[in-house]
Amino acid sequence: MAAAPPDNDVLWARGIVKSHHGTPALRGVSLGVREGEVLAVTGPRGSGKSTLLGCLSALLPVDEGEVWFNSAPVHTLGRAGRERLRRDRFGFVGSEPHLVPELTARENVALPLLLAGAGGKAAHTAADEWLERLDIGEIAKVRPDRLVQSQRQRIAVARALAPLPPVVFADDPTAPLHRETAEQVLRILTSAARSHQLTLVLATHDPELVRYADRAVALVDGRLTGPVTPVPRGIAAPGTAGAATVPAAGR
Ligand SMILES: Nc1ncnc2c1ncn2[C@@H]1O[C@H](COP(=O)(O)OP(=O)(O)OP(=O)(O)O)[C@@H](O)[C@H]1O
Repeated sequence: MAAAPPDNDVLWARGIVKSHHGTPALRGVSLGVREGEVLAVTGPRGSGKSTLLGCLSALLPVDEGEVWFNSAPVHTLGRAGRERLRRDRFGFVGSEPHLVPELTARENVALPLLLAGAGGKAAHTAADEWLERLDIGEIAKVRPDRLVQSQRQRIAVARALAPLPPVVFADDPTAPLHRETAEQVLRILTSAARSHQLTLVLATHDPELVRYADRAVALVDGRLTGPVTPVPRGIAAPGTAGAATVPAAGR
């Protein structure tokens, strides 16, 4: 009989195979993501990180294999079911912020809360709090085209976290940022996820950023290669005390 997903895995995947128009991107990936952990998925460009996040987050249907969220199957859902799951349960940060240009920073962050049914005052108050937490409270009334990339990316992080989704997927969220800003954004993203007990799945091609995660796995040519040891640097990232010995990736 097929194995059931472990209770403490918020996401669980077995044997995912996925191609894009005949190009294999994932060649049999099995992975569990524990509730409340920050999991880094690392690997070189083209190794399948975005595709894996897409399959885990119900953006992409798998060709073969299984994906489960909170012990419910995702791989059997149709397009509408996957869209509902993404809208109601998952948050996303990409490498480009994709903000609504006509809206201010505050309105961009409030938008998902309003769409989820929050009242205007509550949504805007929450948006202001998240912008403060991300150290950009002063630009709440400014539109994205007047802001620099790092400010826009912080707005995108605030927008993803504000509805407090159980799982946040971040696909190379620091790719367009300079090193120092990248580290700041990642520090804020991971510490906000930890303080609200959100699960964070973070794809990054930068092995140095793996030290912000509780656990890391590596993809090469669409296959998990096993645990990753974070590159040591002078400063320890918050909450990564045990990260030097990351547990095994696949199960
Ligand atoms: N929409 C697509 N159409 C065709 N091939 C694709 C598509 N998306 C991804 N691929 C291919 O699938 C493979 C995995 O790509 P993917 O984007 O998942 O890797 P990645 O590790 O996220 O790369 P990057 O770090 O550059 O974003 C690559 O060979 C890529 O060229």
